[in-house]
Amino acid sequence: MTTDLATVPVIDLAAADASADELARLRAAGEQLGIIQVVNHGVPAAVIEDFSRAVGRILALPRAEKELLASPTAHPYRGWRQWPDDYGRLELERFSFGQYDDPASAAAAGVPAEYLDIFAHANVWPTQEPQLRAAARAYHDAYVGVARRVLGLYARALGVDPFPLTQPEYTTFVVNNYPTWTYPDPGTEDEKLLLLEHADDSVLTVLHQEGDYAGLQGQRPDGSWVPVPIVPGALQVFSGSLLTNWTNGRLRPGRHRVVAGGTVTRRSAAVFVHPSLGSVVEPLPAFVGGDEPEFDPYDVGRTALTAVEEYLQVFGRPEQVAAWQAGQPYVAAVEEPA
Ligand SMILES: O=C(O)CCC(=O)C(=O)O
Ligand SMILES: [Fe+2]
Repeated sequence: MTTDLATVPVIDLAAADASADELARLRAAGEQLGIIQVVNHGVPAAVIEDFSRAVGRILALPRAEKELLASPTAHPYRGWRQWPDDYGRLELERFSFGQYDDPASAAAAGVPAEYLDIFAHANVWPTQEPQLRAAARAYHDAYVGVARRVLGLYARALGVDPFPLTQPEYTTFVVNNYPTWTYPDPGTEDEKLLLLEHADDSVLTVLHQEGDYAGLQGQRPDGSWVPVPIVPGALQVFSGSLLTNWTNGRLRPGRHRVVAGGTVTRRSAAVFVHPSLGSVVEPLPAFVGGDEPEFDPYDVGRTALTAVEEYLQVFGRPEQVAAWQAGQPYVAAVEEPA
């Protein structure tokens, strides 16, 4: 079966539980695109709305107030951040949450001692929004549930044993807030990218997008781009590079990017789901057969332990690296919008 790649397939999860046709559509989407929208996913609308409202109020604060919500130790994956594009203009704001508030909570959840340092940098919980913490927890947990369910369906669709998604899953969690495009139209989408093309390094990423245009795009096998339109109530599920690794390439990583547009701020909130810290992902026998595996083993905990240093080495600005080394907050300069 091939899917019509004119748009991203919308999969009804309740139907996929019961219908071979829906499962076949899921399999085709996983093999060809690695990006689906899911409906009938069972996440209560209130869980999404409560989190969206609380985080939306934070992102709507004046910039000077948001600057106080940056990680006090310049951790790139905690609290509020912003960064400029090549012209110094605001490209993206992010609010990121660590999975656990501190090493003790991680230990209590079953994280092995050698990985507790990953949680040594505190989350930022804004006092302006006391509901945010509980709302983020409920949102996160619901999306991990969706990831488990979709992963189970992919295994069924392929006729293999359940994937070894060991628990507690290691997750990362970010909210992306994209500015509207207020500059002259450059004529091509390639010059209006707010998030460059990439695949996530998760098994699956589950997200929810809000806005009034199809800013998110997925890449077809021929390299062209297919829009991921706003479908009310739908969640988006990307296959990450770890699912591709497990399946030795059978399931594609969903490559995606975000193009500017719209008349209101576009927002997405994504939970990236990995197997537990301590697990190693490598091609599973069911997908390798007698061949050589095509992917190297991926150590989830090692990668997480070194993620910040690796990130800063590639993307860090000198002042940002200095702030991180000094354990001080960092806020990237952007030009104030006209
Ligand atoms: O904003 C989106 O829809 C995609 C976000 C994304 O790709 C990411 O945070 O990795
Ligand atoms: Fe992504």
